[in-house]
Amino acid sequence: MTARAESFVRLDQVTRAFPGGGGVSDLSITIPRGSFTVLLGPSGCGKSTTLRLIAGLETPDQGRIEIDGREVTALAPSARGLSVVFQSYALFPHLSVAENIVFGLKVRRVPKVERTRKLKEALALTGLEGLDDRKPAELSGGQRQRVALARAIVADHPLCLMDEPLSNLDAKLRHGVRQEIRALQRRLGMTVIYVTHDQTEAMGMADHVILMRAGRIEQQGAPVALYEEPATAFAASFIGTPPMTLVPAAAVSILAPAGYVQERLTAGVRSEAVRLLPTGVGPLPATVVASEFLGAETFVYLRLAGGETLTARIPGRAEPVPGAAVSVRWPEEATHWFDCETGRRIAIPHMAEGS
Ligand SMILES: Nc1ncnc2c1ncn2[C@@H]1O[C@H](COP(=O)(O)OP(=O)(O)OP(=O)(O)O)[C@@H](O)[C@H]1O
Repeated sequence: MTARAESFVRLDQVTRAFPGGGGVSDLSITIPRGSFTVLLGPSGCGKSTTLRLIAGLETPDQGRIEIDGREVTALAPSARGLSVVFQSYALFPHLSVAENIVFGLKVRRVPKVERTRKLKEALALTGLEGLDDRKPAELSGGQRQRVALARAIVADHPLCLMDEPLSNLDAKLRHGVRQEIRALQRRLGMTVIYVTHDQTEAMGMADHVILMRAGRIEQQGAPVALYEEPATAFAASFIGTPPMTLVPAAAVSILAPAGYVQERLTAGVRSEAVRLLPTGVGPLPATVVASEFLGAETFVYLRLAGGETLTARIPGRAEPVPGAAVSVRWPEEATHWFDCETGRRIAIPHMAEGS
């Protein structure tokens, strides 16, 4: 691995506004060659618009887009050297698996011998051998998705854009196909830009996550950076299962830092940092609302004295009774602080041990 990966896709201050509102504003993104980048965010935040701008299916009002060192801002999609995998798969129902996969190659007049070789390779890579004569209607959702992937693979483009490619699959299948896509991307050295609103998918697949909100970038970085150091309260509450608990600083005033106006702070804590203790032992009294046993761990839903809710994630089994009085504690350094108004993270130096 090189210390500094080469930039492959670059968006420089790209804006696309739609007449009825929406779109994206002032996006600056650098995507390294061979990386797996996920565009993540809630519905309507501009993920698909960003992907469509890179694909050339939308034109920016302002800004510049580069792929592989070449400006493509005004180029047609076909001239950008990329493939796109959509949520709908976009397969031709009357064509067989094999015909669907090589359709683009035929249009480009790639010779038959070459087409056959690439088809064989793509069928093997996607585990579709033996299904080449079937029609899309005779395949499962997961298999259809693999045909769409195989079609992207035979195109041999170094950049592949994927828009919610797994959203039509059930949870179990999604997990398997997720791993397959990632393994394939690594093996082929492709640069992938992948859109999802599912933060688990993003965290599990991405080298780099771009979290979007209302047409802008909220935070970008490695999954671990977004998890451990969310830049805003929004990022904190969007990422993690369960997401970070956020409460007004006054609810945990015993932990609040000196020298700050408490009313202006929001406190956040990840559920795995919360320790559940007998009543009176921890600094914060709480009541058990419910618990959820998940096998390896138990989520315990709690209510603090002021009515705020908090989740504790306890390894293995925990059997607190709903309604039971308990107390909670978490390490001082596990508290994240955010400005109430701007939502931005505030770096607060930790107090010395024991003070
Ligand atoms: N062609 C269009 N014309 C008008 N408005 C549009 C158009 N495309 C997108 N928008 C608006 O721009 C905003 C962003 O849409 P976009 O599809 O990029 O969001 P998204 O994050 O991909 O959402 P989802 O996860 O629901 O697909 C939305 O408010 C949407 O209504």
